[in-house]
Amino acid sequence: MSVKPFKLLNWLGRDPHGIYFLGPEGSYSHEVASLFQGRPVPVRTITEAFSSALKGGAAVVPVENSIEGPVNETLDNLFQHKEIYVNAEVEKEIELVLAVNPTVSGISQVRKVYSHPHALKEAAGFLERHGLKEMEVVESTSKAAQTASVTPGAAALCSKLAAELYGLKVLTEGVQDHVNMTRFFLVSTKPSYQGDKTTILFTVPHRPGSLFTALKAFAERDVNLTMIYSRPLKTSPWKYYFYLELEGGIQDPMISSSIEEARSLTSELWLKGSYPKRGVSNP
Ligand SMILES: O=C(O)C(=O)C[C@]1(C(=O)O)C=C[C@@H](O)C=C1
Repeated sequence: MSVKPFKLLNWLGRDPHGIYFLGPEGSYSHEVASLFQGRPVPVRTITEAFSSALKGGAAVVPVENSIEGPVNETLDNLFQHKEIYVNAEVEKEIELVLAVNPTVSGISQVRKVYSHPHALKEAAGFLERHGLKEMEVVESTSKAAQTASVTPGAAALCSKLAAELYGLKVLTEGVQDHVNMTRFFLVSTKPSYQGDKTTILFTVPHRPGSLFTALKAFAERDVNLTMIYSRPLKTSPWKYYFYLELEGGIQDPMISSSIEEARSLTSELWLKGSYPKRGVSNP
């Protein structure tokens, strides 16, 4: 049996619900879910991964890509489900391949390319250079591989692993336009307060300087912010919540005091947890 790098989260291995991931088998989310102790369980969407984890177990979800930016569905689910916390972060190198249905013998014969919207953006330059204009968005890169395997003339942008799993022929490896990294979270209903990074969500009053005032709590203590995004509240037009990640864990008094001060300066603030950060590259 292979050694699981996150075996310290050993409650996962005993949880009968398993670890939900964006399926089918062979997605990048699946590769990350396999790093944890516990049984990986495929679901159709990121939102379904969250709603499954609400009932027990955990979910592995993509949160940000270095080329395409944040995964809005993940940020919005973290905001919607206040009882879901971040337990771990995994940064993974994403190596995309162009893999084809066995009926295709060369790139000029490809009629349509299937993939996840993020992956299509991550290899946009490659697709353009090869005149691959016909594209179809599907739920994940592994779904793309599965679809291409039963569609003559089709190709998928997916991992080498997914190409093998669904019997596709790899035409070109490393088709991403730049160094391509995606960060994933392991989330569950179990709060976690130890680690190298912390995620918070907050809203601020709609008046000049309110975001600036909230962020001063971090600047004054030299706390390094690593990601900040605003997303629509949806329930109220042109109002937003802020998603923020910072370096350091809540076990550090400097971090906890900056968050407590920010709490007093915002309308509402939710601590989504402190968690360990880990990097993995392709085998
Ligand atoms: O489709 C997959 O394989 C996923 O795990 C999703 C996802 C993403 O949402 O960013 C993960 C990594 C890649 O960046 C492309 C797609």
